Amino acid sequence: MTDDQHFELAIIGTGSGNTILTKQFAGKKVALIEEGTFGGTCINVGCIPTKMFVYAAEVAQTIRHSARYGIDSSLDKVRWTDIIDRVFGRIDPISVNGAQFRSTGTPGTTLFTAHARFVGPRKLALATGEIITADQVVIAAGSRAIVPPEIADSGVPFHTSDDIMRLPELPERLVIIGGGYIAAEFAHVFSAFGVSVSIIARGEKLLRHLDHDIADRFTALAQEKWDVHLGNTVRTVHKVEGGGISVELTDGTRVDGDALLVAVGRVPNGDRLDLQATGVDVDDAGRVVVDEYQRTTAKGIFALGDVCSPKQLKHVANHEARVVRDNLLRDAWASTDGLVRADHRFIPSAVFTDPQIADVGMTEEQARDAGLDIATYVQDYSDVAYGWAMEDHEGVCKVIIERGTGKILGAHVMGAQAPTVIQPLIQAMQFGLDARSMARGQYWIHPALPEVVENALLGALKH
Ligand SMILES: Cc1cc2nc3c(=O)[nH]c(=O)nc-3n(C[C@H](O)[C@H](O)[C@H](O)COP(=O)(O)OP(=O)(O)OC[C@H]3O[C@@H](n4cnc5c(N)ncnc54)[C@H](O)[C@@H]3O)c2cc1C
Ligand SMILES: NC(=O)c1ccc[n+]([C@@H]2O[C@H](COP(=O)([O-])OP(=O)(O)OC[C@H]3O[C@@H](n4cnc5c(N)ncnc54)[C@H](O)[C@@H]3O)[C@@H](O)[C@H]2O)c1
Repeated sequence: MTDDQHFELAIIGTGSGNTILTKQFAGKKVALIEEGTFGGTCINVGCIPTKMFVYAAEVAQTIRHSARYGIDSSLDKVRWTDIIDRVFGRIDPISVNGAQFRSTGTPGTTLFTAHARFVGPRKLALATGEIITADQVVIAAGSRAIVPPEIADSGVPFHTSDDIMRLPELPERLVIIGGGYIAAEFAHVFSAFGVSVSIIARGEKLLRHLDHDIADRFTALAQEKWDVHLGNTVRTVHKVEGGGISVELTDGTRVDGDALLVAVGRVPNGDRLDLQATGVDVDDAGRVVVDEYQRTTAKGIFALGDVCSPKQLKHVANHEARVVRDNLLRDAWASTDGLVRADHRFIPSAVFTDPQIADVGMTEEQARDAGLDIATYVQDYSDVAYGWAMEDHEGVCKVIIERGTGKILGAHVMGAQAPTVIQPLIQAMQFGLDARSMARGQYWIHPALPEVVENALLGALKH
């Protein structure tokens, strides 16, 4: 039996949770608790390594497509293990150094390496047997990959985004279950490296959370290069004698491969925290319920990131961490005066697939469902000068504006550098710049790619 240890602040999770501990917390007695790899999802198994693989994939694709610019080249070899070493040779030390810094470099902070769960109001039991109490607690416990029981219980080896990037060798054929972000990004990466990719998705299109124009076009492009099975899911999975796996779909189709990636969404980790012991409510989707100040339903307990957010994105978790950091320094349950509000109005996202995709604001359907009088315009990359330079025949920028006011309601870009191209539209929406002011109130560098945005806005204004 150990004595309870008391802290001013306890943080569960070292992803975005770790970023709370800036110098304003120097000298405070803080417990930082992590059951997995220090640094959480983004740095270790999420955004950062995936985009390092995506960049390598784009280099491979540039070589493959060079002939269209009059340059002949051939892709000699993809050195998979060297790619892994480049990525994780840079990333793994960041986690190790981060853990060491929190263990020894920040006086007042104690790093606990253990699973935590609540056993009372702001009282945590660690898997090590230690008991921690705290004046304030932050739940920053993230989410984990969902593995449907028909796969988990099949005895067939499978991968999730947690381990697919460290496969010992490239498979010849990869079967991906799911049709969302992770499926689209890894389909791009592996196919660019020469792997034959099959995708099995439940919906009638890929990336169906997107505006229909983008999802339809992306699905059509994906069908040209990958073996795509839509409106279907897994009935059974089994090992094939001599190696490999075979997936039988609900319509009887059989899809064979050498490796299986499961990418059917991520579930918030609140279900592993015994939240009822501390009075923190979760909603029907398993997300910790928070208000606009990131306060949970239990006094003194905040939450941030994937554990509570419908948008499981790192920039959202980072924003919420900044809100929590400020509100922790106030008496947040005494009065809301002076508390910082989270701003979830214009959350952009990007899928780093081929072509890249980025979006912000409403889809056309959402704007119509909201009864808004709208004008939309789809501007092809191929009709602006930089699109000619790139020989682009796929890229589009779609904008949705409100007639009369010119308010920009939504923007959807698919094509080269989409996450960069969309950024001025995010800024315009955030700061209330209307379409006409944005299009004509500034210079657009000629002949740069953002002219696709300028022309999309002008097109929508004419409709
Ligand atoms: C493959 C992949 C690619 C992605 N790419 C992007 C991208 O390009 N852009 C983007 O914006 N987002 C991306 N995301 C999403 C992004 O990674 C997450 O939204 C973000 O990292 C969530 O941060 P978090 O702090 O909420 O959780 P995490 O970073 O997951 O941190 C939670 C931590 O809590 C720990 N923990 C959980 N429960 C307990 C417990 N009971 N006790 C102790 N410790 C616990 C976990 O081990 C984990 O380390 C990607 C995700 C994946 C999986
Ligand atoms: N670039 C980025 O920002 C990025 C990249 C990767 C992941 N993420 C985050 O991680 C989250 C999880 O990614 P994800 O791709 O796992 O989830 P997702 O929610 O994006 O997509 C899941 C997909 O799987 C399908 N599906 C669900 N159950 C299925 C089943 N049994 N059989 C076949 N298909 C099924 C769904 O219809 C959906 O298309 C994303 O929602 C996103 O928030 C972000």
